[in-house]
Amino acid sequence: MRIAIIGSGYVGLVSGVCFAAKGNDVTCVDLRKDIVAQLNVGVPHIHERGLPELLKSVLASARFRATTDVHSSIETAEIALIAVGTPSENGAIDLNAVRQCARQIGAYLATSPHHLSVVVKSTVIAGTTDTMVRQELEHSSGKKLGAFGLGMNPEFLREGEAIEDFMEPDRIVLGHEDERTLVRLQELYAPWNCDKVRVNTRTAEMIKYANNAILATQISIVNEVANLCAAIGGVDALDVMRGVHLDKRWSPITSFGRLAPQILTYLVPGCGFGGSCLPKDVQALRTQGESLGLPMDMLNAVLDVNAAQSGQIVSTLERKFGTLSGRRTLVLGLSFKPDTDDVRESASIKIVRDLLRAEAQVKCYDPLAAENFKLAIGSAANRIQFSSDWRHEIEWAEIVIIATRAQEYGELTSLQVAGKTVFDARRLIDPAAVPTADYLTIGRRLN
Ligand SMILES: NC(=O)c1ccc[n+]([C@@H]2O[C@H](COP(=O)([O-])OP(=O)(O)OC[C@H]3O[C@@H](n4cnc5c(N)ncnc54)[C@H](O)[C@@H]3O)[C@@H](O)[C@H]2O)c1
Ligand SMILES: O=c1ccn([C@@H]2O[C@H](COP(=O)(O)OP(=O)(O)O[C@H]3O[C@H](CO)[C@@H](O)[C@H](O)[C@H]3O)[C@@H](O)[C@H]2O)c(=O)[nH]1
Repeated sequence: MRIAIIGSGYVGLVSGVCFAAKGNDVTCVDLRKDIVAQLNVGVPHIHERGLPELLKSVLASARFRATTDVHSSIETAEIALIAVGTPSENGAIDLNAVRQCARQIGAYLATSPHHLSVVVKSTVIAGTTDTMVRQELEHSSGKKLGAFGLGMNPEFLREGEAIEDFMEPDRIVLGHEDERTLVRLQELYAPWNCDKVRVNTRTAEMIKYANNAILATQISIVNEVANLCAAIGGVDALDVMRGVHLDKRWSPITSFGRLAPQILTYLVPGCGFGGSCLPKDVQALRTQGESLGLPMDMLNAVLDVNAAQSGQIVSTLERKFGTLSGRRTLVLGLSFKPDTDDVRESASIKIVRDLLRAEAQVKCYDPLAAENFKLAIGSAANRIQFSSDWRHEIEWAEIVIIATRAQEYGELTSLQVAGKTVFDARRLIDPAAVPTADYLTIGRRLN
């Protein structure tokens, strides 16, 4: 099938190369000429495991190309997917990029007889596709729904695991306002063997928000329980979560068996959720609810708990040291999660700012994310040293903070951290492996 994808970021580009790898003919569009030029020579502008190889392979097969021109991309397409950003604006989402895409597609449809299905993949609040997007398309094309198709196909991939998630999703949601679009979406996703949920577009939009809001709620309740465990003493929140995860309702036994509770990867006590999705999406859902006169108490609490959680690190260290002024502190991990260069809403930004406010000396390690981190914290970057070798910096540090679950930090040895304070803000390492260090973490009381 011929498809156009407008917006070539984490979602648009990953979807584009994966659809091409499944045999479709894909044109990815982006406003930014530099991104388009790079993609056409096989160099992705974002970091995702497996993406450079897949991009090169689909370029070589001539099933993938990038352009800045929306019109040429949709001329022969059956589906145009809109995958532009929907950033947060005062708690709501900024729909300008989606609106602009709908107008550009509508302008093309005004003079073309060809039937195109326009499908929103960006995360948009319930009621966006069947009102705003539909109206913009009808207005700028002078045609009614039916002369073109309309759908909403939310994306559930996680950064850092985007290719795997896209290729092996838990489910695919096929939101549609007309039968022809549903048929096209079913054909596009025919090679995927998973549950497919056929619903109207506002249900599709709400499934995406409910999913992220419930994930965020779980993270905040686990962190609140963890803080309580630390305050009570003698109870470790990680052991608590291992016990909780054994409940079949949390970790259903799959055909692969049940995940061993020792290797918990989700709902681990930590320093809070970040990224471009959970914070933005929870805020947008809260704002939508409040605009409809609902109190939205749960989501308010989820955001409040999360906003306070990263503060646990510096407040715990200050309880231990009295003052952090001049203390040599090494922060391991700057992105919002491992294996990505994305620092949007990363807890490390707040942790580093807290450390600088407390006048600690700060060195940071995360070569993949360092450049984006510098941009995110602005002039404060001048007060930090960025290192390309954390093993080398350990000797310098009095305090080591593990801020993401990158597996390499799990290699920290007892010898390296002897006499130092290790704050494991992600419950990555086994304290028994570093008996020579003063081990601090979330969800366990200070000794
Ligand atoms: N990042 C994720 O993990 C993820 C996962 C699921 C859903 N989403 C949602 O998908 C959407 C896209 O997210 P993202 O992370 O890929 O964003 P992104 O910022 O990485 O990429 C968006 C791209 O769209 C381009 N763009 C903006 N306006 C354009 C226009 N009018 N025409 C052409 N290109 C345009 C930008 O230049 C940018 O390259 C958002 O709604 C987001 O909430 C993101
Ligand atoms: O037990 C946990 C799990 C995650 N996190 C944090 O939560 C954030 C988000 O993590 P994750 O959900 O793994 O990454 P994202 O790439 O942001 O993916 C989320 O947001 C995407 C965009 O909407 C969705 O597509 C995904 O399904 C959804 O998981 C990160 O800061 C994590 O460190 C925790 O604090 N504790």
